[in-house]
Amino acid sequence: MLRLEHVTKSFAGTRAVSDVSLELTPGRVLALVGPNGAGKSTTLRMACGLVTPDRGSVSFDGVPIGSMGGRLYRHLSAVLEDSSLAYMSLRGWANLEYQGALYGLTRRRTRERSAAMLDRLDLRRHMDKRVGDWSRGTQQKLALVTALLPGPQVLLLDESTLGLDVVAKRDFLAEVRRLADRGMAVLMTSHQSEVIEGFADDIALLEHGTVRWAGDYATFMDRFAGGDATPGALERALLRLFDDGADKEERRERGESPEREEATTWNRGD
Ligand SMILES: Nc1ncnc2c1ncn2[C@@H]1O[C@H](COP(=O)(O)OP(=O)(O)OP(=O)(O)O)[C@@H](O)[C@H]1O
Repeated sequence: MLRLEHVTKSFAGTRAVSDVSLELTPGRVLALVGPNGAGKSTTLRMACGLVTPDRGSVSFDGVPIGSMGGRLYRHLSAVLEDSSLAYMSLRGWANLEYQGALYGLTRRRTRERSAAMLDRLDLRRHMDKRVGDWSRGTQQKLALVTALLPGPQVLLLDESTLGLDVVAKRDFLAEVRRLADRGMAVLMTSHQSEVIEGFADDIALLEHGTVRWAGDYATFMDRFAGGDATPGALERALLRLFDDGADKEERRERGESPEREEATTWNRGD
């Protein structure tokens, strides 16, 4: 499975990600959360080979992804923020079939593989129209269908439900859940805490490029939300964690030290 070990990346001397280690698990959704600039997208881009770490390694089933070439993309797909691979002047079908051909699929095979998903995501009625005329959310759903054409074991999603209406978001997430339930490993970033709440199986908190905490969602909620399971609990916990001022104030009120807990490394048994 996909494993990041001690990855570090700087841009022009500025450290974006520092010594991050994460491992994806088949059948589980890992959500990367953290404030703006925490290094979530950079981590995700290293996970799919778009950014090469300065230090550390990314491997799939023990093989460094850098040595896998195009083979990697039979195992791993990504839907990245604002980077739908669609050709805007082409119709939906032409886009899908072109992408299918890149994976060595015939037109017929591409249509067979995507058929059920196009129905579940309510995309079929758009497929004869130019993608450039589609709404952003509809384009995003096509990006998901396209990403899944090769039948990957790993799916990376970077803010991929941003801008989707409630129905599109529900359908998109239901599809991702369905895939995870069938064994796919998913790594997602999202600032929409309502998307992660009740959806992610695991959570990793990134701050200033490092993993502050990682483990399963229920443990996270016990530890940082005091077991609060009411709607919005995740957002409240994240506010306390990332709004330094508010956090210190609350701690003082509770008579605790205003300093926050030290970072811990990824530990699935945590
Ligand atoms: N290509 C790049 N060139 C220069 N700096 C970059 C580049 N990509 C990211 N950075 C910097 O690295 C840091 C981490 O950025 P990154 O996009 O990974 O954070 P993020 O957690 O995804 O943020 P956001 O929530 O705002 O999307 C930021 O300081 C950002 O400015």
